[in-house]
Amino acid sequence: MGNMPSAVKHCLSYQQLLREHLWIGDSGAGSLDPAKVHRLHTPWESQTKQNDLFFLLLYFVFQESSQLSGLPEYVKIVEVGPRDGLQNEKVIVPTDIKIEFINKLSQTGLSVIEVTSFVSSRWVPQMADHTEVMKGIRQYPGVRYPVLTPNLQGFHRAVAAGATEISVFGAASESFSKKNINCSIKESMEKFEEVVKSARHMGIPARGYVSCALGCPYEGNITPQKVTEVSKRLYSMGCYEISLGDTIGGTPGSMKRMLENVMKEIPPGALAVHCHDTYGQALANILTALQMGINVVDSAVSGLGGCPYAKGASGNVATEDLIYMLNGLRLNTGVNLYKVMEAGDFICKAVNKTTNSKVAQASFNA
Ligand SMILES: CC(C)(COP(=O)([O-])OP(=O)([O-])OC[C@H]1O[C@@H](n2cnc3c(N)ncnc32)[C@H](O)[C@@H]1OP(=O)([O-])[O-])[C@@H](O)C(=O)NCCC(=O)NCCSC(=O)C[C@@](C)(O)CC(=O)[O-]
Repeated sequence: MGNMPSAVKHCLSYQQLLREHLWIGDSGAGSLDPAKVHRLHTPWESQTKQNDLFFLLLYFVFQESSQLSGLPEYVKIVEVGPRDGLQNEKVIVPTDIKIEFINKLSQTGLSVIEVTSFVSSRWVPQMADHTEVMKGIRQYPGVRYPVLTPNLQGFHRAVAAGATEISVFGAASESFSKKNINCSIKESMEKFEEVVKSARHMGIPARGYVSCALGCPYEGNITPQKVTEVSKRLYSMGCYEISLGDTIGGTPGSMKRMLENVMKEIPPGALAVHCHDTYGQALANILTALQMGINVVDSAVSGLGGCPYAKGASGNVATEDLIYMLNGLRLNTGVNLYKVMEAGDFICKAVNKTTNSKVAQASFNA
């Protein structure tokens, strides 16, 4: 609590902090539904507590707006829960559950939901129902539904299933590339060239991932120069956005060094960050990226996920925790936190898991 003014200190407790922060985001589409929040939180009873809360709010608004600079006004969240979140689940999630999950997410205000992968079912059995999922979801106006396509075979299947946006996924680590997609970085780029060329020909936007941007589970350190080289190649072939994946182990320091290097070649407006939370650094890494001009962030509801070929990597940053932080910073996302928590609750119950989102845990247990 460091340099907190004493006028504020006296009213601050852990519970108050949690409650106060949820309310900070109470503006427009990015806010919680107050009626429903009351179901989650005991209302403040005394006028004194309301006054305390008011000063606490003022304090945090002042703190956050005065101490952080360079932040964007709007942050686009790319929800990867149905794909990255579920791909590592050992028990196959029924297709109708996946479809209902995606339909729920579509009603939260999210503008991008990555729905599935057109990869080999021998490699990732959980994604074997990609065609049924793609065909089964209700596509809401204003929401985009990209899918992963590692090669032309996957691309053609995706298009046949109705996909209108795709992503290719490379890595800055040779070992990871071989483990994940069974080819070297160079070979992968050749395959991606074909995919992106075909996509562009058909007017289908292509996104590019670079895994291991802050380290590799097999090789350890990965240089920022290598990340830049791979990112530049994907960007030059026509990927409109490069999502830099902290597959495992990054920190704000390594995020800063990596981004400084990549931004020499690619404008921040064409970059996104994709942070797993294995070492509890995801939000700090994301905040660092936002301060450096990035305004697209990938996340997975309930903090689900992990790559089957990234040994030891845990889930993505939880969408709920990300929105909570962005609301607190007064950055607009257009996403309703409460509805995201509901979608998270739905999928956690369906896969019999406890949420990894600290915000959902705090809210539902309060
Ligand atoms: C890329 C392949 C297919 C290469 O796999 P391969 O075995 O090298 O492929 P191949 O070209 O030699 O073909 C072998 C067989 O696979 C089939 N095949 C070939 N391509 C496809 C396809 N697209 N869909 C379905 N089947 C396919 C092909 O038809 C053939 O079938 P067979 O004749 O033996 O019956 C395989 O390695 C694979 O599917 N890998 C996917 C791995 C994966 O999905 N990983 C998780 C996503 S990446 C991630 O999570 C990281 C990220 C993006 O989130 C960022 C981060 O966090 O770092």
